[in-house]
Amino acid sequence: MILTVSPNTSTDRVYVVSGFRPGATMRSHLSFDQAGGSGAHVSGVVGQLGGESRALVVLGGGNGLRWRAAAARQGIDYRAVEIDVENRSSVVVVDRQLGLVAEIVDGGPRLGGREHEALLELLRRELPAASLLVLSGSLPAGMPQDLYFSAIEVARGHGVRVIIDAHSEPMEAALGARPWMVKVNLEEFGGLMGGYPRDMAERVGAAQEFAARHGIEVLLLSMAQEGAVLAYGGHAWHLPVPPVPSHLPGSEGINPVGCGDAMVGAFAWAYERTGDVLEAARWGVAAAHVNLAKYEVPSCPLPEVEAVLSFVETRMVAQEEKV
Ligand SMILES: Nc1ncnc2c1ncn2[C@@H]1O[C@H](COP(=O)(O)OP(=O)(O)OP(=O)(O)O)[C@@H](O)[C@H]1O
Ligand SMILES: O=P(O)(O)OC[C@@]1(O)O[C@H](CO)[C@@H](O)[C@@H]1O
Repeated sequence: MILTVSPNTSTDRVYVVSGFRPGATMRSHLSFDQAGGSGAHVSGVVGQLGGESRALVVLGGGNGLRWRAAAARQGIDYRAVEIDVENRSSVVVVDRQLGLVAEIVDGGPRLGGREHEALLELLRRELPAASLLVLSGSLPAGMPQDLYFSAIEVARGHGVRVIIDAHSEPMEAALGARPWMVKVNLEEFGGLMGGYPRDMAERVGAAQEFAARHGIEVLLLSMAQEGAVLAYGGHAWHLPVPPVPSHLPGSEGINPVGCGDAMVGAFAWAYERTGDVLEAARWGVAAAHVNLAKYEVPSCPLPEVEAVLSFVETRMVAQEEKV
């Protein structure tokens, strides 16, 4: 079972419009809630691919009720820490012709040590049944920023590998506990490195150097339309975006929201089944590609991801660790 944690759980409201114009009044064709927070998305992906997952979330108020309804509709299994204020609610606007127009990410409630302890306690209860732990997204303001560091230590005590996809202070703190795998996007990676690697050669070198410096076994650097770099076992690969349109039949536009979560979810699911890191990275790229073409996040039906998988190439770009 793949366990995920979303400390800053978000009830995401999606509006689908046509012909978005700033300053105009527009009517949406379609609007719906989805069970957000990156970890919840990851759990959703694992479930869509046929795996077992449970999301640990933080819920409160009317937004919490809407999140629960969305999770039930999306088939996401979860356990919640209850709070007496609203969990956050973000807004996603997708234009039918343009693709994603905007995502307004809510900061969320101010929480503290009580919720931090409650989440770690919930984690201790759930870890015995887990094969992998995924820690994703921001932490609510006020919560100790070392939550992910502590979670990795707790997971290590249970012999459970950790994948982390976070940014800023929580990610920096977590690196000290040596997570098994780190997934970062280019912007986050630039922030952690204190500078942005410009071309593929620099990115590969930086990814390998970063993994070696922090004792990380697997580093997956996602680069939007440029695909991903995987650094693992002293080698590195580039996995370009598959040369098939993400506008497959049934496509609804371009919506990059949650593509990183689709990548992490499919990676975790495939790694749990095969124990093969390179193969898991291929599944990750395929799932992100499928998700890109849908309004609803996550959207990774197994037959569609399998169809794209055969187009995902792995190109070895470095054979020696550059340290
Ligand atoms: N515009 C795009 N065109 C093609 N592929 C894309 C695009 N955006 C995302 N992808 C695919 O999704 C993967 C993850 O995207 P990205 O690097 O933006 O991650 P992310 O910032 O973590 O995403 P998010 O935070 O929205 O979940 C990419 O490696 C790529 O395979
Ligand atoms: O503020 P965070 O936690 O970094 O991410 C915010 C967020 O955009 O991430 C998810 C998409 O990945 C959404 O559910 C949510 O609104």
